[in-house]
Amino acid sequence: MPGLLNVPSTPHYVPAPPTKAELDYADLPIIDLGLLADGSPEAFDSIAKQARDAMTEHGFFYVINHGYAKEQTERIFDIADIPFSQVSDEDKTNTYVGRMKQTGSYQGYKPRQYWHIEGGVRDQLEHYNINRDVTKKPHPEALRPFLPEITQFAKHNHERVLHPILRLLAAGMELPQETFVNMHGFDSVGETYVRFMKYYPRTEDEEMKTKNVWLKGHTDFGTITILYSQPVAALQILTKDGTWKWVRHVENALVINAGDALEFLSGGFYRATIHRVVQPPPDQRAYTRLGAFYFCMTDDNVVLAPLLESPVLQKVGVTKKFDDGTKVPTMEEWRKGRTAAYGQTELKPSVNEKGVKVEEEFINGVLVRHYN
Ligand SMILES: O=C(O)CCC(=O)C(=O)O
Ligand SMILES: [Fe+2]
Repeated sequence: MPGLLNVPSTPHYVPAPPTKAELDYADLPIIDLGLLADGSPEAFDSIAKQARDAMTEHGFFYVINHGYAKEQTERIFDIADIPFSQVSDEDKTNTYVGRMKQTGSYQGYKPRQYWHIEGGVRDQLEHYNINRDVTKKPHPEALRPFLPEITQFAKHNHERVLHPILRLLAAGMELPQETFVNMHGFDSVGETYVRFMKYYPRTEDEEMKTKNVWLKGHTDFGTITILYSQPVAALQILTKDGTWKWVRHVENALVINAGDALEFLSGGFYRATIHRVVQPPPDQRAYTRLGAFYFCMTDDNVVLAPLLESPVLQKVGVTKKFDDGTKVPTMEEWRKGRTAAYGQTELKPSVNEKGVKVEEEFINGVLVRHYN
């Protein structure tokens, strides 16, 4: 691999070719982080405005020029496939399985078929989750030679992607630039983690019973999710007008979205947008779909209350998430509640304000909805 000397070898993961299908794509803004490189305050202000508008309007945007060349990103996908293609089922479902329900923490495997989707059908996707401090848990033997690169990947995401975005988003609320950065220490106690994820094609029967939904509509529970764009079209976002739109693959771009914790801290100013994963278009249906992510959360002890000192919030007002009298959860309480419950609890059917069918559960006194 050019530019990557002295790294252990592993088979190259060849993803599906991009789809030729004409899909109803969301029109998401592109933020060029490379423009921040010269440190000019004018450039910063103009990009901060773009990021603010993107996050308030869509809750999703692309990032380009994030500091990883195409070969580096491809190498991450090669590594991402190792936990799925080079580890035994026994190790996946036993030795290195994640204890999400018991611990409320994503570390280790989420085995295939762990979640109930619909009509008795279970999921066909597996993930392997790695805390940014890779020493927290033992890892399957096949992955061990690659841990230094995974650490580098986590650090890169944290310092070169997450922190710059958090500075832009703080500026968008007219808060001191380091406000959110100070809540996201790389070395603090917290859960921010790397996820590798692989989806497998499903049977016709499974597709029919779930109406082609592979992963139900949800919000992410952290602050920011960083998704490495990959070619298999399947991710959709629920737009403000209530329609699902596809997320287009942009080569070597990142797809960034806000989660619950950022929505809470920003008093609803930044939106945790609902998204889901559905069956890919016909020309990509025979392929697996491999993903690489960095799920970001604040440090565990941060209370997820709106930052009322923001002059912007004082102008636009706060969308209340927690009833008066309800204790506002910390990041640790919120992530544990959501992680333990996800795909495991009995959900109650309901309809939302727009008459759309949803399923509901309460976590820490807050209504969480799942969309199909
Ligand atoms: O696979 C994807 O594109 C999105 C997955 C996702 O939304 C999640 O893991 O929270
Ligand atoms: Fe998600």
